[in-house]
Amino acid sequence: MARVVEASAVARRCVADITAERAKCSFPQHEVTAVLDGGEDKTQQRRKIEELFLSDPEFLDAVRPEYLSHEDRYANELRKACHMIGKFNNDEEIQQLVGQMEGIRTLMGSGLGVALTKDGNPLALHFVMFLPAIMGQGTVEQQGEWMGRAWTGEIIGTYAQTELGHGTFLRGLETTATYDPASQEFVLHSPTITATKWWPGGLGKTASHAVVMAQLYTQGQCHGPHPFIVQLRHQDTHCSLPGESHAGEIGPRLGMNTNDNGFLRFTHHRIPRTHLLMKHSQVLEDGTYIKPHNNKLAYGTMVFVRVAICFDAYRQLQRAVTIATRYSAVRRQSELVPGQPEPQILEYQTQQYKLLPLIATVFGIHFSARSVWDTYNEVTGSMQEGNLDRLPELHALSCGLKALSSSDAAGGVETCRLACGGHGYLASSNLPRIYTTTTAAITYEGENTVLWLQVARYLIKSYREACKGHTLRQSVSYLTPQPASSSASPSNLSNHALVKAFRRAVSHLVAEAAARLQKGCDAGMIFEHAWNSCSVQLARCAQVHTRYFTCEKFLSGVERAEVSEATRGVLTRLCRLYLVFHITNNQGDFLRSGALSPQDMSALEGELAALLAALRPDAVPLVDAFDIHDRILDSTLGCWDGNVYHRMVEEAEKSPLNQKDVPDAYHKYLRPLMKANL
Ligand SMILES: CC(C)(COP(=O)(O)OP(=O)(O)OC[C@H]1O[C@@H](n2cnc3c(N)ncnc32)[C@H](O)[C@@H]1OP(=O)(O)O)[C@@H](O)C(=O)NCCC(=O)NCCSC(=O)CCCC(=O)O
Ligand SMILES: Cc1cc2nc3c(=O)[nH]c(=O)nc-3n(C[C@H](O)[C@H](O)[C@H](O)COP(=O)(O)OP(=O)(O)OC[C@H]3O[C@@H](n4cnc5c(N)ncnc54)[C@H](O)[C@@H]3O)c2cc1C
Repeated sequence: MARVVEASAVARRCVADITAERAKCSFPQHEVTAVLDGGEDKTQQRRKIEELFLSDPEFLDAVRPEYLSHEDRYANELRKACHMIGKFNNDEEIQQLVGQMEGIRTLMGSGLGVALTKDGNPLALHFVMFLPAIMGQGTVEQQGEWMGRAWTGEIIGTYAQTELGHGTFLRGLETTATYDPASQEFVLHSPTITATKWWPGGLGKTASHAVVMAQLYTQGQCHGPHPFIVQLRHQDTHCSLPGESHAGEIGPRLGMNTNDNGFLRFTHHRIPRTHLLMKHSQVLEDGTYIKPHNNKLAYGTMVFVRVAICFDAYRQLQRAVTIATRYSAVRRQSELVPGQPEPQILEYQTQQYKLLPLIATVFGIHFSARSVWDTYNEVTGSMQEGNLDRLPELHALSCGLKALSSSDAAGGVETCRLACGGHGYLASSNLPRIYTTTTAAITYEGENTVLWLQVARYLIKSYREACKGHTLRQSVSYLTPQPASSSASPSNLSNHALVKAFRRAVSHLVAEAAARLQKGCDAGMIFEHAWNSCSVQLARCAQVHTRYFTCEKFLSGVERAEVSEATRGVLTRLCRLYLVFHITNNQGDFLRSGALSPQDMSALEGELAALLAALRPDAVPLVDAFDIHDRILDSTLGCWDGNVYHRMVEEAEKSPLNQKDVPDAYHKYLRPLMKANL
């Protein structure tokens, strides 16, 4: 009885701590929620959808996935994923709310979708890549043939590109698709062990079909990687098609273990000619190859997914920083002043420095991802009319923001875990799962270093064009060499002056890298070796350029937001923190370029401390404004009511090991050891 009384006193204290935080809020929270959702109507719509799904008992888990076997975990997530699609297909209210076709994909990738299928969704690749690949790479007739069946779930697909031997280097793929004009078929073949497709999500046991990227051979010539639709499993029995293709799962991974990432090998597997997705390039019946307008159009599906990943990164970071911030308001530890009560750990400036810049990062990614998404729509719109001019810019932007958002989010989630001390290491905090999901995005869809180097390639090319007097695209127009008079230090440190300082720092870095590259070439190195010898510096140019892009979008997003002055106030403080945090962390770039002086740096460091103190009272209100349902957070540490310790104990009691006082393993192993000498 005494224990219960004491426990409820602890609960009351936790709840009181978090309630007191909410009283400090300086802004109308619904406005921030609406900014992030894209409007108050969108907030209402999202909440309604969440309610419809979360109130459905089918989405409840009988036990934590961690306690299930590998196979049962897969079955459990597949059950929920299929129920999700079934619910969408059969419920008109949900269809209207979620929006037609486009909606289910958004739903699966949303915070809700991620929370319903906890450890990876076996159907994710079907929606995230298989359907977009058919839409982006198929002719109208091909879309007619495959899309309807794919939307209803009659066929389930994946995107099989990566092989055991090659993921990054697409031109190195070994799977061949050789056209046979006699039968009007392509023959798919995996000539070596390293040609085995390896990694595609859902390929192991779920997918009946795949878009397979293979080297297209016709009339004795190789035309590079192209997408083909391949049936992998029998339409009625779901059995592998005997002999010609062999698929399976690749085994346990760091996370996302219910995505059944798979392998696939072909032995002279024949598919009809019309299964080559022919929107951009065609093979005629006699084997004649018709070239695309741009030979990188076959990579289009990846451009779309890279943009989508920025939104995933944003949602995962939002969840993690909500958990860590709420926990930091409830957790009390150590003494700030000897003899005084233990403070909330959020009182420590170092803790604020861990969390507040991450709250700001959520907004930074939000505004820049929205901007890249708009560019994606504009560029793909003009591509429909045959204008490919802006494709390189879109490629560079999508690579840069995918790399920046995934590395910021993964680093941020890890910081959140550390900010929760030991308890952040518990599965029930949900931080380990959020981390393993988020860090995967650094690797998939283009490994980040490789993507940074693609951005650098665009920067150097643009810089060289600017030096020749050519006009540059908007996102890199600042690389145009400026007259010496415009290079004085800023007269003030306004937000706009800091963004300008970023521009100058990147221009300087790019000019230096370009000069070093040229020096290598002048010394007789072939361009590629000179490039490799500068690539650490080149990757750095890409990172700082993309950071500049996020700073600019953050600032313009805050300035343009239709909100009250109180909301603009807190958003401006966050934007300021974002700028000051990144500048003070990368002082060398700003000092070397003369964009800022050592005195400016001292002033900004002083301001950093003041910003942390100014934002501290709004920390919990800000994460509350992310408006994430407790079931979507799925964390003992991050729950809305702050009742942390009770939930942790309750979760621990559920461990299968706690169902018996003495486990069977004691009798089998421990007892013989302990009694050996008796
Ligand atoms: C690194 C590159 C880009 C290199 O390609 P390359 O053919 O060797 O090109 P290069 O000779 O270096 O020339 C580069 C040139 O190609 C252009 N380019 C490259 N990619 C694109 C594109 N997507 N759109 C438009 N243009 C593109 C670049 O702008 C360069 O143009 P330039 O020569 O400078 O004019 C490519 O190999 C690549 O994209 N690799 C990454 C592989 C990847 O992303 N795989 C994803 C597999 S699917 C997956 O992971 C799904 C996970 C999803 C989930 O689980 O949710
Ligand atoms: C969880 C998960 C899900 C995935 N899902 C899919 C899927 O559905 N479909 C699919 O087709 N694939 C999928 N993949 C594969 C993924 O796209 C590749 O793993 C990724 O593109 C990286 O390629 P890689 O594994 O060959 O790495 P590598 O290229 O071998 O990278 C290893 C190291 O080499 C470096 N490196 C390589 N090339 C260069 C270069 N040119 N310059 C400088 N450094 C370089 C990299 O930076 C890295 O440090 C998935 C992967 C994961 C982890």
